[in-house]
Amino acid sequence: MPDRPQTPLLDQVTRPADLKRLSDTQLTQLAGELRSETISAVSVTGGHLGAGLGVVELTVALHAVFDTPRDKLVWDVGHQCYPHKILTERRDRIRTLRMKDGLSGFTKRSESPYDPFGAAHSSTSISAALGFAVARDLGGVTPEGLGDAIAVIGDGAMSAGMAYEAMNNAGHLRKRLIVILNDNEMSIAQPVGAMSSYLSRLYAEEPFQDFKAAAKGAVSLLPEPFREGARRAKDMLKGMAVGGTLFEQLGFSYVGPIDGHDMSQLLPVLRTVKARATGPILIHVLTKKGKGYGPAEEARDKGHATAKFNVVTGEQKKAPSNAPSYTSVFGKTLTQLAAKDDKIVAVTAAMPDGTGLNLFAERFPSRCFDVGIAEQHGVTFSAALAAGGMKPFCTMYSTFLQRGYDQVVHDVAIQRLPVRFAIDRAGLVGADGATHAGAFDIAYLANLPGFTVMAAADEAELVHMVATAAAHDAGPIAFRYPRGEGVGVELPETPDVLDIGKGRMIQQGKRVALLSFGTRLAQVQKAAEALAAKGITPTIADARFAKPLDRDLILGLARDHEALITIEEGAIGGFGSHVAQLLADEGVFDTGLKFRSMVLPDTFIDQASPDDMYAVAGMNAEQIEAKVLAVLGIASIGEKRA
Ligand SMILES: Cc1ncc(C[n+]2csc(CCOP(=O)(O)OP(=O)(O)O)c2C)c(N)n1
Ligand SMILES: CC(=O)[C@@H](O)[C@H](O)COP(=O)(O)O
Ligand SMILES: [Mg+2]
Repeated sequence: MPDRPQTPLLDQVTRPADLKRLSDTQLTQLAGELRSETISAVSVTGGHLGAGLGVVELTVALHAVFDTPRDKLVWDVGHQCYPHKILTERRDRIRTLRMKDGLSGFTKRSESPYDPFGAAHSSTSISAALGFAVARDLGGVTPEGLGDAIAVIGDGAMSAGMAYEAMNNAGHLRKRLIVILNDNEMSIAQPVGAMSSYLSRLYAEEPFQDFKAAAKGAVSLLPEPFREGARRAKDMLKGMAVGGTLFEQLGFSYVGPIDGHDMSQLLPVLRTVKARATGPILIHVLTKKGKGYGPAEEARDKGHATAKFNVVTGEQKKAPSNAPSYTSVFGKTLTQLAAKDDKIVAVTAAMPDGTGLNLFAERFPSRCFDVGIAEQHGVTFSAALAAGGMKPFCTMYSTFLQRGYDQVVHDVAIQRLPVRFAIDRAGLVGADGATHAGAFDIAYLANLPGFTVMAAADEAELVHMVATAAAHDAGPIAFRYPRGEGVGVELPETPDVLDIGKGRMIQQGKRVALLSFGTRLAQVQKAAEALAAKGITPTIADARFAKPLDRDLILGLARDHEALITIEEGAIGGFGSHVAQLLADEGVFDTGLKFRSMVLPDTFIDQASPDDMYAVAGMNAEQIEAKVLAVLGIASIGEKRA
């Protein structure tokens, strides 16, 4: 098997304009080559494979028919955009996907004019495309011009309220807007919810409607030339139907369903829509996640995301590890606690595997709720579960919980409801980059009155924090932990319920105290080893709580040391800010304490390995060591600004 596939036609294509020279037959051949190139590229980078393979034909057809970048093509989530990147002047860098200094794994405005709107969080595409459509009609200006606005949104992303907010608005504004519903009957996991069942029914009852009936429906509302186009398309499109769907009730014309892997269906339908559409139109396209690559098609998640792999065998190359992941430690601990407490329930927003709740769901299916990509609903639903006497663990990635923030404030915090927030992917996550960084949760939770906020320093601490959250009925409580493996510490057989607002001393030293919140503790300890070789023994403490703070511990450290340095895997406004406020309130700064707070810098850090990202952030062991030396006045002049 050659390293790179033979791609004679693709080799002649650098940009979408090159597709205009190809016949429909050649476009079909090109799609095959594009699929091979996508598989080959992801085999050496890892990343999101299945979604891209499912839209290869759609990608070719859209770029062949529309005029990007003048026409604005907005991919929802953006995890399916690798074939799009290959066709839009980025093939030469496609094997740098998700790497340091490489291409982003999502669409990104700063990367290319062919990415008119960045994404990575789901269900934003219809809003964005509608914004472009309205800007166009109001005379807005962009360097590439403003033509059609096209959103490509998946069936999973259609479970989010935001998609309906956008359609509601679009149906009202009646602007020319094209929405392509890429329906592969998959989210990351099996799609859930009534909407998913509805979409399945739209094509399960084949033929959905015969064409005569359809002609009385939406097609008859379209201008005559479009009707002719639709009839022509119908001749080619066995099973195509247009009718009285929910989408039409919302003011869209509905076309479909059509086979998204058949260019002889895609091309005429897109050409007709481009030539004739007036208001908002939704084209329902059926695809297969992982299409054309056996190991992906057969995978439970249809190859949603993969490590680097062997193209021939499909075998993934994963680094061996002895430490369990934080996610699995969380899932197992919660499942064990739930066996003894039938009030414990769990909520995930379309991430059962990613959050470890799959373990819980297997054991307690009736107590685990996958609400779809609906973080806002998930939070309010959890709030009411708590009000109803249950103990909900609202389990979300830090970055996705951002979407439910008003619900956290309004429905949980103000009502002081004991929702337990299990916050996975805290801190910098690596290859998914800035959009997925769990940077803000400490700040946005610890500033809420009545919230308790914890961070686990290692996987044993996480076990204790799950138990602490389960036992805490006094109000909302959150605990955060990072992506990936723990440090390999022994796990406790019986979890402790921690004293709320009490940290722990790790090592007693002199002159400087390092107060860590979360898993930077390992780097702090590494820095301390290096400092010991230089004759400096710092005191090290694990704060455990950003709220309430351990006042005695912190004021003691301040009193007994020349310098105090806090460190956390979060943005400014979090733990360090709360410590600074306490020290200021207590007048400690007036006594001359040297205080430093190590937080994520005020920039969005691009994808790289987590270690590299933390190096950019200045938060690895060497940088902690340098900070200590600088604060004690031992550093060289160049480092003194620390
Ligand atoms: C707000 C938000 N929540 C969760 C996710 C995680 N996520 C990424 S892709 C995805 C599934 C999307 O399914 P679908 O839209 O059908 O696209 P497909 O992968 O099937 O092509 C999920 C849940 C996200 N990106 N954004
Ligand atoms: C596209 C998306 O949002 C998810 O697929 C995400 O990339 C998953 O991240 P993890 O790999 O950390 O579960
Ligand atoms: Mg899908």
